[in-house]
Amino acid sequence: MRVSGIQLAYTDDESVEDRITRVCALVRAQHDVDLVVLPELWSAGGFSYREWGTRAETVEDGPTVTALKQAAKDLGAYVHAGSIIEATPEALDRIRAHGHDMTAMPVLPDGERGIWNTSVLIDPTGEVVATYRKIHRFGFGNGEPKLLEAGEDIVTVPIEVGGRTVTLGLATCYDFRFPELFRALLDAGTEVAVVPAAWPAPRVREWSLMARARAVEDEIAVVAVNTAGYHARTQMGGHSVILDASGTELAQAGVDETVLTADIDIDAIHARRAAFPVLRDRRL
Ligand SMILES: NC(=O)CCC(=O)C(=O)O
Repeated sequence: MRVSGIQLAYTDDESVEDRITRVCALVRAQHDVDLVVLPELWSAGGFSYREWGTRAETVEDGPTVTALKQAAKDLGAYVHAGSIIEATPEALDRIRAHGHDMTAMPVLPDGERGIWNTSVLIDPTGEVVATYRKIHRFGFGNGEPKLLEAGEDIVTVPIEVGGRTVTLGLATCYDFRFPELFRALLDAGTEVAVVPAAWPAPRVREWSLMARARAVEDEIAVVAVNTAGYHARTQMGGHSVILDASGTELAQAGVDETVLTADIDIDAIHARRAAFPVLRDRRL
């Protein structure tokens, strides 16, 4: 399975409309790939909390997913859209009622907000085939936990690549710090974990460590696509990486905007599990 990760750099100066146009051109330029992966919240801004209110959208007809559906269809490949600030129509009304400033909204109980950090997988015909609402929200009481609802569901999705079915497991950024999620994704059949991110530079060493740890401990391939650039007064860490099931780098990026591409051998994942059957020794 050939995968391209677009480690996108952006700044506060770029309009969302211009960024969507730029990203769709990058997606369309990824010829001869099976899957293209974008970073977390690349259109809304990973740390642009004050702008999230004007950039919240529905999966069904928001600008980000609508544009990427067409790009996926034009390319004829799966596109993991990274993630969006997903809001129900009712939540959008609430946001409007507060002048599009989510930070000015009363903090509703967790189960009632209707706003999530949602990743979206689009198939080669341009149809949404899976969504994953980020389970672990980053911010220690501010940012995501204050503004967004936590996802509840573990999501795996079978995709058809080269005449075979490959099972993707979906996670997002901060989720990397919770190995139990990846063990649950493994138990649900995951062969390749796809992890979009907006991970800042000061902690990028931990990002790199955990991407490799999840690949090694669960014997899964990992496609970890981070953000680059500087926005919302946050320097982003880059260092996206595509790993095989032994944690070996198939492709890796530095700190700049980069497209990294690799061929993931799905048979090699199962060969690794047979040759080094550590998972059979699980006792808990
Ligand atoms: N967007 C994120 O989830 C950031 C996570 C992060 O910076 C960390 O875990 O450290």
